[in-house]
Amino acid sequence: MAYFLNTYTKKSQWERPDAPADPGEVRCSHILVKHAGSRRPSSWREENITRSKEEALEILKGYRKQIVAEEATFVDIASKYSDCSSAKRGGDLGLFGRGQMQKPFEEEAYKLKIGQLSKPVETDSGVHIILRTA
Ligand SMILES: O=C(O)CN(Cc1ccccc1)C(=O)c1nc(-c2ccccc2)[nH]c1C(=O)O
Repeated sequence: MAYFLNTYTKKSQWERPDAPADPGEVRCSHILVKHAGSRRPSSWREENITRSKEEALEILKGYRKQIVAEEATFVDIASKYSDCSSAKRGGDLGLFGRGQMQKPFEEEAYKLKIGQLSKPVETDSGVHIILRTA
């Protein structure tokens, strides 16, 4: 019968230790749709972004539906339509810890389980859906 030794406290226990409450870092990909109210309403795909925030939200919800229905892949949509420079990497942002991203983005990212797709999240940059990958 295996037991678990906490190498820091030298305490052993029979129960499996709880999953870490808050991972140090998470890895996410995202799809960003900017709008006229974005802090920088410009991107690699559109020099001057004039859509409204409501329109951006509808567009993003459409992408989310396609991904959930497996009519398109996250990477495909991100590569073609994300207004973030990470579009070139299929939306991948790499690993990040707390304190690195805009707060609403971080909060949502840290709530996600690995493989889970967020609901739309608003930041100063625009509106996003986030996929946690690690
Ligand atoms: O908000 C601004 O004033 C300008 N930014 C910030 C930015 C600009 C270039 C590269 C990275 C971040 C963006 O609008 C932006 N934010 C993001 C972003 C926001 C949250 C999480 C990850 C990326 N990407 C971009 C981008 O153009 O590519």
